[in-house]
Amino acid sequence: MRYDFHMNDARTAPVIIGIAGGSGSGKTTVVRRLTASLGDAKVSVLEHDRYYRDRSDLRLEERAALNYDHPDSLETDLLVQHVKTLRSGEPIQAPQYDFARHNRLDTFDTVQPRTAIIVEGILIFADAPLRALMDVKVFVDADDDTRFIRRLQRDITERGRTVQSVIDQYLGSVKPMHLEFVEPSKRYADIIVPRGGHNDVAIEMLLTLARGLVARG
Ligand SMILES: Nc1ncnc2c1ncn2[C@@H]1O[C@H](COP(=O)(O)OP(=O)(O)O)[C@@H](O)[C@H]1O
Ligand SMILES: Nc1ccn([C@@H]2O[C@H](COP(=O)(O)O)[C@@H](O)[C@H]2O)c(=O)n1
Repeated sequence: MRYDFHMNDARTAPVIIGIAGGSGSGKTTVVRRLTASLGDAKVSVLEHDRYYRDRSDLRLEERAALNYDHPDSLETDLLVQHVKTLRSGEPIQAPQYDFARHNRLDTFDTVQPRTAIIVEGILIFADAPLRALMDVKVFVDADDDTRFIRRLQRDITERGRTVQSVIDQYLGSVKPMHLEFVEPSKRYADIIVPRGGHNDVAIEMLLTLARGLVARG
């Protein structure tokens, strides 16, 4: 089978795979399965979450009250530049982000250029220049109540939140921004994975596609 997308047959550049979907939809789970299937040595992952803007100008309480689900909360230009750098075969210094403090850390992770570059995040299809870099666009879908329950559990155990703060943030910004920006961006997907990260049939098809693309790299 031949996959054309918008790339050249004589590909030397890495294949760039975008994994989008609402918060708690199962994106990280899909990325883990892709990485396990292709092999760590062949895959670099860039999370859009790393690129939340540095807001050291604000106090912690002020930062906690910001809307983190609007595209302007992220430094997407820098992510675009980093994807281009990786595509050209050079490593990048990816920012690290602290969800408990709502701010960038002073430290970075070196990300190496590899055969496949996975870009993951809720808003990666909402940005045209970023979208244009992707060879394959996957949207991981899940019911809103399922996503909310997963987020509640995760934000309390991993991101230092209270039940009330998760509810307030969900109703105040996560849900309205999801409806305004994330859900409409699904139209750009090449593949939609229903029922989140544990949909074995859909994920197996995605893994077969990805292995084929990487083998040609
Ligand atoms: N289909 C599923 N059924 C049950 N739990 C799931 C499913 N997909 C993901 N999860 C769990 O839900 C949580 C959120 O998934 P994750 O992949 O981190 O979402 P995202 O990266 O989109 O926010 C994780 O604890 C994960 O193990
Ligand atoms: N300081 C921050 C920054 C982001 N968030 C939330 O993270 C969500 C995206 O991450 P997923 O792993 O869930 O895709 C997004 O919905 C932001 O609300 C935050 O809570 N605090």
